[in-house]
Amino acid sequence: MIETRDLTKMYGDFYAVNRLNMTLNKGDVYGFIGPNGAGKTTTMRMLATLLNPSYGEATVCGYSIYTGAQDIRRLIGYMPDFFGVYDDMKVIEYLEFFAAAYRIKGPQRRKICEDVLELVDLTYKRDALVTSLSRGMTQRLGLARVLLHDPQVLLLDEPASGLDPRARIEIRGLLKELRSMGKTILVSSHILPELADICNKIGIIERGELMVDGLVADVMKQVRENVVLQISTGDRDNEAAELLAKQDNISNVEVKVDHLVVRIDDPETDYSFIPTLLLENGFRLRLFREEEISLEDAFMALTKGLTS
Ligand SMILES: Nc1ncnc2c1ncn2[C@@H]1O[C@H](COP(=O)(O)OP(=O)(O)OP(=O)(O)O)[C@@H](O)[C@H]1O
Repeated sequence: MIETRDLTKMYGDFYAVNRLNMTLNKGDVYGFIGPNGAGKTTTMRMLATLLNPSYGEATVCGYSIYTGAQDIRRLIGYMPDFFGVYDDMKVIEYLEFFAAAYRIKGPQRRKICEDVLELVDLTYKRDALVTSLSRGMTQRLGLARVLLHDPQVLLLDEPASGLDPRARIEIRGLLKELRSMGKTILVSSHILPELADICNKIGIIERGELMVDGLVADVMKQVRENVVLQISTGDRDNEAAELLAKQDNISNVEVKVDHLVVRIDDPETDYSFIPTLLLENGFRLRLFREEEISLEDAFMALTKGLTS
């Protein structure tokens, strides 16, 4: 649904976006992560056909951004990081105004507006003035606006920025809902964990260059330096610790209150021998799981030194 090839934007001799290659297939939710000034907005604006690249190519829904701007605009919903709302307009009027711009006519217009309001949970504000909405509500209204024409591809530039924790959670919930509707979504943020449980793909952009790009699970593997397992054998953890500490490929065993923390330095090690070993030695297994690497740690590892 989105494909870029060496997409580049220069301002003078400064590369705002440098040879960007990314692919989003139908239904992908791609978390586009990078610090301020990394090139996220510039990329989104090029994909939305609002900014001409210096060179490179990009297609959206099969149309080139150079020759298919009209078709692309019909098929995407682009929510910029900052957008104005008109004074003296009620929420429902605001949506009807944009629905009219999308040439949605007649009784269908009102119904679609009511439907998207419901989707973003703003029905109770339908007659409020847009200027009276909180920032979180305004963001949700912005999302409602880009959903009016039922686009298949959404480009969402920092939809959760500047929101309090509750409003962020609401936006996340909304993105999950859009994902389950099968939309293809490119969503940017400068905070990786914010997008953790929503995306199946992530890209990390730094100073215009895509440093990391791929499936969330693969990216996580890339940054894994060792394996940490949590194991419990019930009331025999001390004995189990002694046995495990003797194994060659286990680097360290720590006894915690109700479980063991077992570290294996080589992340390629097949650790399935551990449950077998414990069971063969008469232990019961109450808990056996790998500690997940947090996205925050991954982000720090992947961008080490790049932002300084
Ligand atoms: N019109 C312009 N003229 C010159 N430089 C620009 C212009 N627009 C953007 N830039 C520069 O390009 C770089 C990328 O900007 P961009 O807005 O894409 O970053 P971003 O990742 O979206 O950042 P943020 O998280 O702050 O929105 C920045 O260094 C910015 O200063």
